[in-house]
Amino acid sequence: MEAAAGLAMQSRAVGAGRRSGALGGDRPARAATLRVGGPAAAPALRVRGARPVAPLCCVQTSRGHQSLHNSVDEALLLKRKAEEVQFELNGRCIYLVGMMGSGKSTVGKILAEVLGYSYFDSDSLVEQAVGMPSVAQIFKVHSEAFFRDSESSVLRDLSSMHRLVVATGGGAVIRPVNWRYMKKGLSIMLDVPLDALAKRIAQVGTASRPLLDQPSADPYTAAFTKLSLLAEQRGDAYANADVRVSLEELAAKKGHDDVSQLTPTDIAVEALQKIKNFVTEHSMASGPFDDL
Ligand SMILES: Nc1ncnc2c1ncn2[C@@H]1O[C@H](COP(=O)(O)OP(=O)(O)O)[C@@H](O)[C@H]1O
Ligand SMILES: O=C(O)C1=C[C@@H](OP(=O)(O)O)[C@@H](O)[C@H](O)C1
Ligand SMILES: [Mg+2]
Repeated sequence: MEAAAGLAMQSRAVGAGRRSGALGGDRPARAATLRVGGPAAAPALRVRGARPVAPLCCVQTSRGHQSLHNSVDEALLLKRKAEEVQFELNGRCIYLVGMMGSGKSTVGKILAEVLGYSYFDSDSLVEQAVGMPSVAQIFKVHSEAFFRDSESSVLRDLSSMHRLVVATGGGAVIRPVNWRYMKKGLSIMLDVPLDALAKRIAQVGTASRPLLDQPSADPYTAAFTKLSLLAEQRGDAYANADVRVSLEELAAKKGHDDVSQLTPTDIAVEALQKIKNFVTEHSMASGPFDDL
């Protein structure tokens, strides 16, 4: 296989024993060591790819919550949805796509945890492959094109694996070749209204997102303007995703006035439901993933 030479993964149990966290799961937590071949200009590095996913109850959100779940009920619903979809998924990878700030990394960690998958953030893998501490620095020292080459290499390498949740960078969708890699798994687009994205970005700052990092007295408006432009340019590319999770539709369904009332867990539950619908419709359990 094309990527095999540059990549070796070993999953292993994290810590001394089995985890029994908020979800009451009784299965080993997984982590992975991944060897990712960088782009031509960057040497392949031995990297620690999958960060052990923190127990769900301890992940901090931008709203300062120590817990991602509003309640035990929410955590149980998440666990049930994951159980419903696990068989049909048949080990196929999940790729999260969507605009910057749409919650790919946040929701991706939850999905990995609850499905017993390893979690990867493609931005982090690019940083490790290139040997630089941030995407912002890669853009500055090299270029966006260099970053995109490395991003494609990372996605190519990941695409030969199974049982991964991959949070992609918001621009990964623009290269058709990346879709060739992501179509080996199942892709989910997190569709978040631009004003909610701009609010999140203004809250956390733009230092880690070079495409949005411009001095401005009004960070919200600056982010909103740039995000609007990118959304227009990328709309068709995001539409390639197998499944779309619309926060507006989900908020309406749950009787919320605003998408900001949705927790990352609400979104993960909806993503699992949509995955279930998709794999059921496409009969994937007995389809092209029998090779697993
Ligand atoms: N459902 C949510 N509600 C509020 N804030 C969120 C939600 N999901 C993510 N965030 C926050 O928004 C910011 C961007 O999220 P992140 O997961 O990094 O997005 P992405 O990886 O898509 O760029 C982070 O500060 C995160 O804590
Ligand atoms: O939309 C984009 O082009 C980018 C999104 C970023 O990832 P997040 O979507 O995780 O912020 C990161 O890959 C880079 O700054 C470029
Ligand atoms: Mg991210």
